[in-house]
Amino acid sequence: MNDKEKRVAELNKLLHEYGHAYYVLDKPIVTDAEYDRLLQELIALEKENPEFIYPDSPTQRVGGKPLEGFQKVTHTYSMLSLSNAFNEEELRDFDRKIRQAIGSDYSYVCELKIDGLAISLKYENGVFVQGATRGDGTVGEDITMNLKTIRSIPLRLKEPVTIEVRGEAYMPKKSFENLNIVREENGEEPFANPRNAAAGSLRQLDPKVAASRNLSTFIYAIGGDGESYGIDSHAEMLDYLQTIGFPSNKERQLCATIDDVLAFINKWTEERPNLPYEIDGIVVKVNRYAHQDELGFTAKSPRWAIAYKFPAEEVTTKVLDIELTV
Ligand SMILES: CC(C)(CNC(=O)c1ccc(Oc2ccccc2)cc1)c1ccc2c(N)nc(N)nc2n1
Repeated sequence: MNDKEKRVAELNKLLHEYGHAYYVLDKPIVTDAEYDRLLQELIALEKENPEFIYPDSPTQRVGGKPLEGFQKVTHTYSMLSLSNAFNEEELRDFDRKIRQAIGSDYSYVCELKIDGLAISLKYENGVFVQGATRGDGTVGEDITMNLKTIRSIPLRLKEPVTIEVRGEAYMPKKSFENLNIVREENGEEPFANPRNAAAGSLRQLDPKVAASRNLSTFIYAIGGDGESYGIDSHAEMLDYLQTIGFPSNKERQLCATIDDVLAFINKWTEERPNLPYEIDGIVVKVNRYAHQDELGFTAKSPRWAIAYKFPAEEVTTKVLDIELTV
């Protein structure tokens, strides 16, 4: 390897590490200025020597020309949906059914339900090769070009594994507010909520637009069963996904009983306004895969998971109160 090639390899390694620390772990190692200086150096070296461009170089995140349209993608494993619970009684029913089926020696994992767009990411030998929307659960749209622009999506994993993962793409609240200020200044229709803004951004045919929207992701499942990775619980799976380079939401918690689940839900019902992103509920999953296998699936969703949904925004009742007090 000549000196230039060595420097390109070194810059790829450094920028991958710095990018992961900043966008995935939310723990920057270098200043933005230092990161940009190194990125500009790599862009210049790649321009002089295109043969040195790595497919997963950070300079390759914002792809080429706009697409004509999106291709269809059939998911290797269908992206299942979650059944819903709207109150404590329905959650206790869910718990009762599980206890009847598998006895009482089980625990739950509770996760925040991010209010974004469900996505599926495919990696071959550790390299990001395809990303798609959920679609109808079986067939989605190929939005690889747009997903590559999301800095929290690793272009190369820390292990050369072939894996398909599921997660949520979302727009942080701050980015949503800033985007709508700009849209209103430009006389454009503001987005109604961050979820619509994220969906609208990922439906763009020009990746440069998606790249400008400051989207992020949390990964919460693998496609298919986890046993094939020698992992026997959902909590361990989330830790594994994190170690190989995926962003995993840190607010997850192991809950031994449904009362602990209810306490977690109460905590996040209070804390929700202070989160930097929107959530529309709490996902509750039986933790051990052996138990998940015993419980199985209905036609469209697992029997071992449920989404507790927060009540719809109370803004309507506030209006009602004002009318009533007049
Ligand atoms: C539980 C699951 C439905 C994902 N799981 C799957 O899609 C899935 C897919 C094949 C599986 O196993 C199979 C293996 C072989 C054949 C069929 C299924 C298991 C789970 C789900 C759905 C939405 C979620 C959400 N919005 N937020 C969080 N935090 N978690 C979520 N989890």
